[in-house]
Amino acid sequence: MNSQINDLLFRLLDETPNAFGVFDSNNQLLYCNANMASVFGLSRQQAKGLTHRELMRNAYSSGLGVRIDSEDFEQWINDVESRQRLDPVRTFESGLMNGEWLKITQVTIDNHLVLIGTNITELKDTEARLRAALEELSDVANTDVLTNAANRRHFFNRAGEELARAQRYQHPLCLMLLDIDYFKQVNDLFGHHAGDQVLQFFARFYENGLRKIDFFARLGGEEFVVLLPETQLHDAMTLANRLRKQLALQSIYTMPEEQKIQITVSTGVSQFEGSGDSVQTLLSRADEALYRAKAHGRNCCEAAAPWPAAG
Ligand SMILES: Nc1nc2c(ncn2[C@@H]2O[C@H](COP(=O)(O)OP(=O)(O)OP(=O)(O)O)[C@@H](O)[C@H]2O)c(=O)[nH]1
Repeated sequence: MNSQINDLLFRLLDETPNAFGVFDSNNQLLYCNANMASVFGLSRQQAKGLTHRELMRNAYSSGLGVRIDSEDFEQWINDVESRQRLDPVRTFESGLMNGEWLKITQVTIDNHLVLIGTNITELKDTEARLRAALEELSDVANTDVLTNAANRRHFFNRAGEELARAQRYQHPLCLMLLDIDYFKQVNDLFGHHAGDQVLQFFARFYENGLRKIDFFARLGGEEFVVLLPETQLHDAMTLANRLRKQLALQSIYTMPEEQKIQITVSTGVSQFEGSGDSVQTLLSRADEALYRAKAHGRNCCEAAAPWPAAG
């Protein structure tokens, strides 16, 4: 009866998709199923009687088995084996050299070490696909569809972070609010499709003219914003004027009509004034300066008054 059950159990272990092995108190392999032997790149007959270390070394030198995070195999195996029997049950995930993943459970019973490896490659692949999809979703949620620039939502998240950093380290931070002049006329004269291409050109033009640490976003319509970390108001104004003048010299040719369009921009610039200032107050001071720029005839830059307003 007992031997019949033993027989059934061994046959069952050979049928299971899991890898299964038993080592004695000297870490010598007493039994393994075919799946466990194949992890080490051996047949069952070849594997039997070898120690855990010999099996691992054999796999390592044939470029098989688990991926190890060390240049020094002997030191790595010493480290692994010193922890192997510390707890009665240990579970961890291991990547294999062939790209597969195993969840390994080590159980110590009566000085014997039982290893059970469950193939979790599909789970890992699904996990990676899910992570990539989430990243893509986050990109979509943060990107303006027309211009590919960061959108309003992304701007507010980033502005909050930059403001906190400026506050904590007492670093300068400026904000540039940009509004294309007479944009309605572009749509009216050349059509909405041409207007869209002008917005795309404008976004590319500013993104190319800024530093890597600056942050450009489309707030909506023909209104854009730039965060300028580590920048004093005077330098932000110099930059704003340089880009404004360069933009006025550009000719935008629409497709497929090849109509030539020229645009100008009005800019309001505010700077972070310390505690009590917020994204909203920075924006509204830049907006007030932008309003003055428009009132002064457009195609110009105005700096916001200090905050709290003097007097
Ligand atoms: N083509 C296109 N037009 C847009 C888009 N979003 C907003 N607009 C247009 O942008 C125009 C903005 O017009 P206004 O707010 O009157 O401003 P403006 O003509 O630029 O005048 P000023 O700002 O005062 O110089 C409107 O005609 C909107 O329809 C867009 O995604 N594509």
